[in-house]
Amino acid sequence: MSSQLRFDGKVAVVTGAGGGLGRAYALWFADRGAAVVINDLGGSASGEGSGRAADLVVNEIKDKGGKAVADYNSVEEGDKIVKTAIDNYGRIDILVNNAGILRDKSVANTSDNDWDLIHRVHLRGSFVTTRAAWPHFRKQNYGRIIMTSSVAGIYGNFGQSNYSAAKLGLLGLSNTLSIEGKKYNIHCNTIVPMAGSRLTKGILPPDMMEGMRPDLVAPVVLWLCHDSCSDTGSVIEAAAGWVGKYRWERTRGMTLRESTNDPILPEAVRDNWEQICDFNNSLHPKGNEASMLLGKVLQDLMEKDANRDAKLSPVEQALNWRPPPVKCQVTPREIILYALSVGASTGDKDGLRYLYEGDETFAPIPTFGVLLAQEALSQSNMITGGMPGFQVDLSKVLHGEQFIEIHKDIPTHGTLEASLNVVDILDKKSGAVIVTNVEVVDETGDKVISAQWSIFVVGAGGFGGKRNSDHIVPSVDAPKRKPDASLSYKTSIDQAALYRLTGDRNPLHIDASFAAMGGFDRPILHGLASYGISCRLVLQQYADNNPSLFKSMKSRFTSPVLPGQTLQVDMWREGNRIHVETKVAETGKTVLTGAYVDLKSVASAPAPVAPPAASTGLMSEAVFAEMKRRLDAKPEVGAKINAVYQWNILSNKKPAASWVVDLKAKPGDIYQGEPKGNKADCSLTLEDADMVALVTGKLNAQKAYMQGKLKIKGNIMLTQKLQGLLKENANL
Ligand SMILES: CCCCCCC[C@@H](O)CC(=O)SCCNC(=O)CCNC(=O)[C@H](O)C(C)(C)COP(=O)(O)OP(=O)(O)OC[C@H]1O[C@@H](n2cnc3c(N)ncnc32)[C@H](O)[C@@H]1OP(=O)(O)O
Repeated sequence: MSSQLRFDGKVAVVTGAGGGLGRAYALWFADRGAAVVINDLGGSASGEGSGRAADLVVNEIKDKGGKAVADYNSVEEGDKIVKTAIDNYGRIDILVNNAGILRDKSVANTSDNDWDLIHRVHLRGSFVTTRAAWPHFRKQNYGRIIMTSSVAGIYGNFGQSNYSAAKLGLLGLSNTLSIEGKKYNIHCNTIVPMAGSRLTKGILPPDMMEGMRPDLVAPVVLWLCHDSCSDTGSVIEAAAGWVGKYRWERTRGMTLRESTNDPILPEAVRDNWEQICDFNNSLHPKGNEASMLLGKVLQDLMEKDANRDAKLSPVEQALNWRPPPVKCQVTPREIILYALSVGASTGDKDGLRYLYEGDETFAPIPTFGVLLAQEALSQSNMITGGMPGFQVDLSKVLHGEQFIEIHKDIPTHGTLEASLNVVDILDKKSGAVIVTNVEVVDETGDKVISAQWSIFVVGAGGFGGKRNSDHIVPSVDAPKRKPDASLSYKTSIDQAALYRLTGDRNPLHIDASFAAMGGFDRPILHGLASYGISCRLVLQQYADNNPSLFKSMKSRFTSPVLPGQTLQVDMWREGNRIHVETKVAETGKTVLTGAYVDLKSVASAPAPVAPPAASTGLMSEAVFAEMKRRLDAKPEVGAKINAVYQWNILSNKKPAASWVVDLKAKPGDIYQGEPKGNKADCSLTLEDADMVALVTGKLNAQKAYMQGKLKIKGNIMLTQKLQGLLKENANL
C-alpha cells in the first residue's frame, strides 16, 4: 500500500469552511495533520445573516484531536483571514478559496448589485485573500492555492450570468497565478466541484445530495495541495467519487491569406468556416503555446513571402511591394511653408490667401498635395533602401515626371492617409524610370489626391525591362504658336534650402559633394519647386489665384534648374487646359516640358500679358492724379451707398485719401456725411463706380500694386468682392 499523504506541520486556510465542501476540506486536512483556519461568516446561501458555523467545525476537529481555529471575516477582507493563520500558527501553506454565495436570476432581472455582490465575494474575495497569502508563500518558497470554479462557469447555466462569469474569472486568475508562482514553488489549481451543500440544498433531490457528498470531492483537493503533486494551472472536475481533468482543445484552424500584405475578408471567413471549425487533428495548447502557434503563423507567412520574392525578378519584387499606408498631417504651418518655398509672397495680389491662416480664403497652393502624397514615398524609404528588389542609388535619382489631381479640397487641418503602389519600372537604357502611384484619402475615406511620380535613376537602365508603360499619365506638347501669356519668377539662391524644409531632404539640393556624385557642378533645385512655382503663376494668370479652380497638373522635368535662376513660365490656353513650358530665362533652356494645368474653369480671360521685362511697372503721375481726383470727390450727402469698403490706400507718396466713415454703414444706406461716433480713419466709403474707377485707373494701378509701389491693406474678402465687381463693370 502506498504511503499516506500527510500535511503535518502545514497550515491550511479554508474559506467558507462552516459547511459543505469547505467543511469537508477542513476535516480532511486536519485529519491528515494540518492546522486549519476555519473561515466562515456564517449565514445563508445568499450571504445573509451570521452565525458561528465555523465554531462547530473547529470543535469537531478539536474533538478528534486536530488543530483548528475559527475565523469569521468576510473574504472581501481576506488579509484578516490570512492574519488569523499567522497570528495563531505563524505561517500559511495552503489556501483553499472556497467561500461563495448565489444570487441566481435571469440576466434581465439581474441588478447591478446582484452582479457586483457575486463578483465581490467569488472573484475579488479569492483575489484579495490570495494576495494577502502571496508574500508568505514567496518568502517560504512554498504555497498551494485552490480556486473554486464551476460547471456553470465552464458551460453556462440558466439564471447564473453573474455566478458563471465570476466562476470562469477564477479560472483565468488561476491560470495567471500558476505562471507567476512557478519560480517560487507556488502552485495554483482550479477545482470544478459538484456536491450537495448549503448552496445546492433545495436544488438537488435528497438521494442526489447523498450521492454527491462533499467528502467525495475533498480528497481531490488534498492531493492537489500536497507537496508531491506537481500540477499547477490544472483544472480538475470532481463529483460523486468521479475525478477528471480539463484541457483546452483548438482546431488546427487555417490561415486565410497568402502573404503578410494580404487583408482578409468576411467572405473568406464564411467560405472556409467548415475547415476553421474542423476538430480533426485538433491541438491542445497550454500556457503561452497559443501565442507561439500564432507567432508560427506569421513566421510561415513571412517565409512564404521571402520564398515567393526569391523567385521573382527584382522588378517583380518591387511591383509586388505594398508598404502600409502612412499618415500625413496638414496644418497651416505646412501649407504656409510650402507656399513660401514656391515663391508666394505677402506682396502678391492675394498673397495672404496662401500665407495667412487668418485669411478667410486661406488654402494651399494645389501642388502642396504632392507633399502629402510624397509622405508615402518618404516614410516607406522607397528610394533609400525600403523597396524590395530593384535597388536605387540615391545620388543617381532625378525627378523625371510628376502628375497630381485634386479630387476634393485639401483640408487646412487634419490627418490624411497616403498609400503607394509601384506600377512600372521602365528600362530607358540611359536610366530606369520607376513609376509610382499614390492615393491620399481623408478621415472619411474620400479620395483627396491622386499623384504619380516618374523617378529617373540615371545609369540604372539596361536590365532588359520594357521601355514604355500604359500606366503613365501622358505629357502633352504645347501648341506651336507664341505663348498666350508668360510670367516669370526669379528663384532665390536659397530656394532649395527653403524647399528642403517641406520634406524632401535629398542632399542633391544642398550638398555640393553629393551633387558632384550625380554629375552636377552645384546643388540643383527640386523639380517640385519649379513645378509649384509654375502652378502658382498659372493660377495667377488664369484662375484669379483661386486654388479651387485647379483640377490637375502634369509635367516632365527635362533639365535641372539652379537656385537663383529665373523661371519663365509660358502659357497657352486651350479651353480649360493651360499648356505650360517653363524655361530658365538666363539660359533659355526648357526645364518643364509637355506640362499642363487643367482647370475646372478659367476665372477670367485677360488680354495677353507681355513678359514683365517689357513693363516699367510704375504707376504714372497722370494715373495717380486721376485716382486722387476721384478719391477726393466725396460722395454727396444723400447719395445711396452701393457698397462699403474699408481699405487703407497708401502710395509711395502720401495717403491717397483720408476719410472718416460710419463703420455701421451698409449697402443701401444713404450717405449722411462724416459720422460723430463709430468712425474709422483712412477708410473709404465709395459708390461702386468710384471704386471701379480706382482700380481701372486701370492695369497700371494693378501692376503698381503687384510690384509693391501701391500698397493696399485690406480685407481679402473685399478684394474678391472688388474683383467680382470689376468683372460686372468690365465695360466701365
Ligand atoms: C521622397 C521621394 C522623392 C521622389 C524622388 C525625387 C527626388 C528629388 O529630390 C530629385 C529632384 O528633384 S531632381 C530635380 C528635378 N529633375 C531634374 O532636374 C531632371 C531633369 N531631367 C534630365 O536631366 C534628363 O531629362 C534625364 C537625365 C532625366 C534624362 O536624360 P537622358 O538620359 O539624356 O534621356 P533622353 O536621352 O533624353 O531620353 C531617354 C529616354 O528617357 C525618357 N526620358 C527622358 N527624360 C525623362 C524624364 N524626365 N522623365 C521620364 N522619362 C524621361 C525619354 O522619353 C527616353 O525614352 P523613350 O526613348 O522611350 O521616349
